[in-house]
Amino acid sequence: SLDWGYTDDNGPSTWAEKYPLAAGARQSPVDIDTSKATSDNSLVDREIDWSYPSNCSYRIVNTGYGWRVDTYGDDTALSGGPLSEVYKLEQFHCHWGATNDEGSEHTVDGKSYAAELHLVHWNSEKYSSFKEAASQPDGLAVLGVFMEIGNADNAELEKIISLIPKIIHKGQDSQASFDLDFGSLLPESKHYWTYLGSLTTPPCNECVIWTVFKEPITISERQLEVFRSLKSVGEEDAIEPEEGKLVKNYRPPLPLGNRVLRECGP
Ligand SMILES: C[C@@H](CNC(=O)c1ccc(S(N)(=O)=O)cc1)Cn1ccc2ccccc21
Ligand SMILES: [Zn+2]
Repeated sequence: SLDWGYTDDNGPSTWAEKYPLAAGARQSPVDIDTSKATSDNSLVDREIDWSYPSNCSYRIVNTGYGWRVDTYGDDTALSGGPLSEVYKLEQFHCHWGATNDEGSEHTVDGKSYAAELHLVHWNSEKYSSFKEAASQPDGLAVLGVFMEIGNADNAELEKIISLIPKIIHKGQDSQASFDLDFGSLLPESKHYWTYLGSLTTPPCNECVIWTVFKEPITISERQLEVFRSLKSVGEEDAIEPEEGKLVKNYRPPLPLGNRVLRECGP
């Protein structure tokens, strides 16, 4: 069985037993208590700037914890906002729940969204690899985008969803360089919250500068059901057809503690 996951016997409440960082004071996700967010002028008009060529996605893989699209970071760039250096896109992935009233990792005044997209970047100005950056306090920058249920399919997400039937089992991957317009995976408004946090999965390294956009994007119920059809076990694990389905893969919020939560944008 998996040494960590999202079931009762290996889920978030058990992670600290094997991954002590999970019990740290700078963990993610958090509940974004909008009354605590400070809009001090430290970020005034320091908008987040991103640049992703549409052909940077080259592979989608079933990690056993969800799907992940691996990207060529060379021509990508994330800067501005809370970031002091330029970060490169390493991968993006998603978290969701068993029902539509849960699924996001961050929450806003206690409200969960149906899913949350994470675009994972690393500080290639200061560090020489993603792995090195993932053990540094300013090593990674993750953009969080809330996803709410809409009537229409999200056309850009459909390019990813159409590949999921090829990676149903853990470890399967599909080398597909698909053209993605990242503009449609990010909200129109650049209004965001930012705080210092961690990876939301083991080893839960406290290496992430988080930027969570306020405005959600939409995904259809059908598209979300496709996410839930992924399996956390390999093809060789002979189990019942309904078993091992990844119906949820989100970590509930951890205390913000004495961390500063900053807000920026119109
Ligand atoms: C980064 C880990 C692998 N995990 C991730 O890359 C990752 C990225 C983003 C998120 S999220 N959901 O927060 O956006 C979660 C996990 C590798 N790794 C494993 C052991 C280990 C030890 C030191 C450094 C790296 C290490
Ligand atoms: Zn994530």
